[in-house]
Amino acid sequence: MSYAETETASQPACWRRAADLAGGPEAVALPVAGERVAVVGCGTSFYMAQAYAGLREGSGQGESDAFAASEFPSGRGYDRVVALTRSGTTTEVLELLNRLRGTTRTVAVTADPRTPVRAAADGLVVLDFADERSVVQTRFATTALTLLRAHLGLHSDAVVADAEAALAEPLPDELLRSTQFSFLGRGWTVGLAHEAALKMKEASLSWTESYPAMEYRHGPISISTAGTTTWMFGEAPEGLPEQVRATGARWVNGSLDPLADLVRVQRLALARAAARGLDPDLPRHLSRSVVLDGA
Ligand SMILES: N[C@@H]1[C@@H](O)[C@H](O)[C@@H](COP(=O)(O)O)O[C@@H]1O
Repeated sequence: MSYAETETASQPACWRRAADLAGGPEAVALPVAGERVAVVGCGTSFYMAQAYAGLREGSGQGESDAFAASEFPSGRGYDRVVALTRSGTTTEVLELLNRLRGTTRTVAVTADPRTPVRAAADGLVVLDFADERSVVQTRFATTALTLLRAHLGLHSDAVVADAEAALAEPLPDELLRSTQFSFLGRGWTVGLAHEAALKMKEASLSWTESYPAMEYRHGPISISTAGTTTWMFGEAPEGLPEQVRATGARWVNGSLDPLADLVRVQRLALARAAARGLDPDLPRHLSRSVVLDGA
């Protein structure tokens, strides 16, 4: 079994631990209600940042923006910046945290506190039990999001049960054979849609795209055809399933919690990698974290 498969399968246990931490002293550096917050990361961590910002803003706990760490706008007055970084070594994240020192409170959520992020951030939340051997992130990302979701009071045991169901259910053959995937989300699930698309690319070299669901009708639907799959995270906009099915594409809209639905995509990505003879632990052109020369 690959590391990626083992790590994917361990998510329910990791989510339980993260939810327990959310109310404890480990989480004390996380934002409090009413603060204006920016959430940053790179790659998978950026997409989890988008999901967290969407959840926080949507629940009325304060203005929340998400940025790729390289695109953080200068001159904005945030009360706190939350950085997500599994490795604690990603150059853009460290550069940003160092730049904000002394002007903005920062906190990093990481799997490895022995890395430069410890010195760069004011506060640290350590999820070492969710660290991974894989290049492709699965359980660190979803565990970090579960911690943040629980800290907002938006996690329940039902989410973990849904993840267990997602790990147990058979994967339909049509999904293994699909030629192209479009992942859609609304609000916080837009980040999940982007992460689903990235996972399928990284692990299985599948052709994928992702959009806010209401944007799909504004052009992207033109490539929808028989053999393609459109996968919606969460509640679909009215009329969109019918419109997509009319193109001949397969419409997928699970009934599980959207974060558990992401576990289905992770499994699908690993199964498609296996079917293509790819090793998901050795993805093409990728490294575990990107550390730029001279940084
Ligand atoms: N290939 C990895 C990605 O899988 C990862 O999501 C990203 C962020 O890494 P980290 O969360 O360690 O900052 O770095 C690299 O690009």
